[in-house]
Parts: sequence; C-alpha cells; structure tokens
Amino acid sequence: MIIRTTNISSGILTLVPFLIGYFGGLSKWRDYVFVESDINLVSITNKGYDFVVVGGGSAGCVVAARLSENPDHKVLLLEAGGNPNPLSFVPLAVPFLQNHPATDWKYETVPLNTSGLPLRWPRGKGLGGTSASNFMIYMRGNPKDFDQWANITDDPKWRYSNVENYFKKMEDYHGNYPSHAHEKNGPLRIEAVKYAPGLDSLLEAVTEAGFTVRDLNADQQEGFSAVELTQKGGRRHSSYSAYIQPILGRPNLKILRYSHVTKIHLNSNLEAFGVSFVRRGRPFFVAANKEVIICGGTINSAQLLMLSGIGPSYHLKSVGIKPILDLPVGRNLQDHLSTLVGPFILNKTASFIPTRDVSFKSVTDFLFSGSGPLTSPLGVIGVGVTSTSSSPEWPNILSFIISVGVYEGLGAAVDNIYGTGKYYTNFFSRFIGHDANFVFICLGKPKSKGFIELNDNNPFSKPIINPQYYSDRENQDMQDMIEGYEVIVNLYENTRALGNKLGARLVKIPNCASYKFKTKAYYECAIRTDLRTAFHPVGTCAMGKVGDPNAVVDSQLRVIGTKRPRVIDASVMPTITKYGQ
Ligand SMILES: Cc1cc2nc3c(=O)[nH]c(=O)nc-3n(C[C@H](O)[C@H](O)[C@H](O)COP(=O)(O)OP(=O)(O)OC[C@H]3O[C@@H](n4cnc5c(N)ncnc54)[C@H](O)[C@@H]3O)c2cc1C
Repeated sequence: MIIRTTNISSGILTLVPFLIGYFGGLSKWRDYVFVESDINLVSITNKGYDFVVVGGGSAGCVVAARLSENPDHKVLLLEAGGNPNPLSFVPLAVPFLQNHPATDWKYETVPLNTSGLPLRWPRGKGLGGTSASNFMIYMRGNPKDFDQWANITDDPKWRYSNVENYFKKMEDYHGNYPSHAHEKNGPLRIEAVKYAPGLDSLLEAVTEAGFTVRDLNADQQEGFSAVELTQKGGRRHSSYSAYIQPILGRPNLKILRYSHVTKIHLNSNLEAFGVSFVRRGRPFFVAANKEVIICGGTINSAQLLMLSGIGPSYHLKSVGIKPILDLPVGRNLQDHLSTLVGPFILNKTASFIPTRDVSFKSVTDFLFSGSGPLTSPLGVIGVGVTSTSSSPEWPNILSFIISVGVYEGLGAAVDNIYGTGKYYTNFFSRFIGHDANFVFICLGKPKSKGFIELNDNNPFSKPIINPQYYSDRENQDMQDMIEGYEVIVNLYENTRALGNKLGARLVKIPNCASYKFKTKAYYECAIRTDLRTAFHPVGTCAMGKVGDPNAVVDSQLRVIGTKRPRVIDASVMPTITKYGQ
C-alpha cells in the first residue's frame, strides 16, 4: 500500500513540469487568439499613454496598480511573459517553475571561480514576475539597511522609520505575531506557514541554543521564527494576485502581455518619450506622455538601459551601441552568498517527504481548506538571523530551515534549479527514504560584488552575469559563512531537541572527503563546493547622490542626468538588504 501511494505521488510530481508547460502554452494561445489581436494593438499603441510601465513583475504590478488609482492617468503595463502559470498558485510546485521557459528567463552566470561551472539564476517571467515563482518567504530588510540607503542617497525618506509605514500599508497580516508592527488592511496577504513538520523541535532547539524565538519582521534582532509566507488561503499571493487581479477591469489600465521592450527612447533633452517593444515578432512603438517606469528586475533593467545607450560608455561602444549617458549601469551587482548545509539525517519521522506524505487527501485539503503539504514551498518551515564576530550588532547570517526528507526526485529538483548536472542526484541517492533537514545559509551583506554586461546589441541575447562570489580581498565573506555554518551544525547536533531526540546528523559532502569533518577547512570546502545563489541579486542600477560614482538613479529613482525614465525594482538597491528583498 505504501509503495503504491509513493508511486502515485512520484508520478504526479513528474507530471508537474509537463503541466506547467501545457498550461503556459494554452494561456499564451488563448491570449493571442481571443484577447490581444495585433489589429487592436495598433490602435492601442497609437494613442500613447501617460505612464508606460516596463515589466509586470513584483515592482511593476504595484506601480501600475497605484498609478491607475487616479482615473485621469492612462497607464500601460508591458510584460514580456504571459499570465501567471496556474500551477504557480500551488506552493509545492515551486521547484518546477524554475528553468522552465513558460515561467523563467533561464539565465545563468559565467563559469564560477570556485567550481568552473555556470550557476543558474532563475528570474520569473510573466505577470507577477519573480513573485509568481519565488519561495514566498516574507522577510523585511533590517532597519539599518534602509538607514544606510538614506545615508547613501542623503534622503531621509529612505529611513526605516518612514519605509516601515509602507510595509504596513502593503500588509494584510495573518501571521503568528500580530502587533503594532503589522497591519491587516493592505493588499498583500501574509500567512503563517500552514504545513511545517518538525517545527516544534526546531523552535525548542533554538531556544536551547540560546536564541530567541521572535517576529524577525518586527524586532529584526538575532533570533529564529516559523516562516511567514505571501500566501492567501495557502495559495501563492504574488504582486499580480495582490495588486492587479482585483482591478483587472479598470478602464485606464491596459496590460499587454508577450510584449518584450527592446529600447527606451530619449529626446535631445534626455527625456524618455516612449519605448519600442516586440510582440509575436512584430515591432511596435508606444509614446509615454508623462513617464517611462522601468521594472524589468536586476538583470533586465540594467540590460534595457544599456541597450538604450545608458551605461558605461566603454562597454557600450565595445558592443556597438552609441552611448548617450555614461553611468555605471550593471556594476555593483550584489547577491546573498549562499550554501546548502545538509542533509542532516533524522532518525524519526519529522520531515516532509512528498512521495510519502502527499496523497489524494492533500489535494482536497489544498483545494477546499487551503491547508496541507501542497501549501508548502518544498518544506521551508523556519527562518533565522544570526551574528558573526565581524558584525555582532547587525546580524549577518540568514538561515532558511527546510524540513524535507530525501526522496527520489529531490536531487533532480535541486539540480534543475541550480544547473548542477547530476551533483545532487548522485549525492542524495544514498539517503532516499530518510527523513532529513537542510539549512540554506546566506551571507546578509557580502563584500564581494559582481557585474552584468551585454553580450552584444541584440535585445534578445542573454547578458553576461558575473557575480564574482568570494572575491573580497580580506576573505571576510568566507570567514563569516564558516561561522554561520558552525552555528547551524551546533544547533542540529548539540541540542536535545534536534541532536538527541531526532538524532540529527550532518552528512559529509563527497567532494570534501579529504578534509577532517567539521573543521574550518572542511566547512570552507563545503561552502565552495555548494556555492549557490539565494536568488536575490540587486544593485545594478543603484541609487545614490548625484555625482556618486556608483549611482545610476537618484533617491527618487530617476535616471541621473535625465528627468525620466525611472527605474523602481530590486536593481536600485545600493546595498543588499541583510534579510529579505
Ligand atoms: C527561485 C527564487 C526564489 C526566491 N524566493 C524569495 C522569497 O522566498 N522571498 C523573497 O523575499 N524573495 C525571494 N526571491 C527574490 C524576489 O522574488 C525578487 O528579488 C523580486 O521578486 C524581484 O522583483 P523585481 O520587481 O525587481 O523583478 P521581477 O519580479 O523579476 O519582475 C521583472 C518583470 O519584468 C519583466 N520583464 C523583464 N524584462 C522585460 C522587458 N524587456 N520587457 C517587458 N517585460 C520585461 C519580467 O518578465 C518580469 O515579469 C526569490 C527569487 C527566486 C528567483
């Protein structure tokens, strides 16, 4: 009986990528045939708009919704992808949304300095952008992050005391920690994790280890908590579901899908007056009477500015683009350096094994009460923030606790996300069927910085992404990560709740077999071997004071040297936030 259930569950899981592709293709076909014919398009684009928003992702959906609240504003939202894939609403499907052409831009880095292999950098495509394919973890940045931005820009509006009001305004908070730090009247629903095997043991262990269990979004001090997710009734709540879906009938907001913007046009006064885009292979131009607002994300916004002549002159000339404004676009690329610690094999049934735990009832639980394993972003149950000796006052390590056992298909799912060949498939194969935990640790404020450049002047080419992980001269990033690794191993192996009661034991990574286990040298080897992205790249169109050599936009997010366009997505963060995005 158990074997039959397992077979059915793995069968359903293998079908998921196919279903994502099927639904993606179906909705594209439907859009093309019934919704946005090219004849209508000519009349749509002829009119021009007050605001043209480029990219309907996390930021773009919000700004398009907010601007169109004023009925006098005519707003056009251009999105390269289609509607969110129907399966994106099922949190458990999250690994399958990565590296899939229906939902992901399928970027990868240059070969890394550590492994010599490129690393996949997933980026969501379609309305909702990456908020329609991410892990849904809701974590604000630390107050000091925003105060740092206020100092960099010399604009007090970026202080946390002000920014906090916008977090509250956005929230419809139904988490574990209702307090003055949260509000319930906003569009974006936040819910406490609903399916979290092993959570009690985790929280008991962190207390034993001397950490406080607290609302990390309110206190932002060292501690741990159950994870909170951008979900509504257990389903994904993306920026599209929160901001656009409720206003789809608004007459002054037009949304065009499958519309890939290829250039921002600037007049002789350096003001953006419109954009070119390509849809079904046909080029279009649309005028923006007031503003062009770029929300393509950290990679694509930088790419689009450079294609439009805004970027480092020497680089633009090298790819045959006439420079219009010499700005450090694409530089200052920052990402949370990350590594997967684990598996910690458990000797009790205390984690989530999809092939064992997903049943027909899970489907009905999800559909009718928004509960059960299908609401789980692959077993993420908790988050933690811990300090390192280099940053005792401003905790520097972020940990995501993943309570997922090793099942047939887990290795392939992780390999698919990161593009690691058969590394995890082979590594995990010895442990199939075992309950386990993994901890994904990330360095909050790495010193290493990378860059993005164009491969050529073709808007459909993928840009060059070089994150230059662990390139800081002082090697501080590695020292901090080793400390973070030690904290987690200690938490799992040396506490009663995890080490004794669940028998948590870390498995040695085969590539580091020659190192003495659990020494600093071993940890360094493990961190380099398992070097991953936390999927949080920022900074390629950084804001700053006019004259700051790092700055691309000013504190009001206008491209420096112009009155418009603005860039308003994750690319403008001058320094990465230590915790969430
Ligand atoms: C796998 C994964 C998991 C993550 N998990 C979390 C998490 O749990 N919690 C968290 O806080 N963060 C998470 N993140 C990060 C977070 O989702 C992103 O930082 C955030 O969504 C970025 O928002 P954005 O508006 O900058 O870009 P996006 O949301 O990526 O939006 C960009 C949009 O612009 C469109 N676009 C791009 N170029 C063009 C063009 N030329 N023309 C037209 N349209 C264009 C894209 O298709 C996309 O819709 C995760 C990211 C990934 C990839």
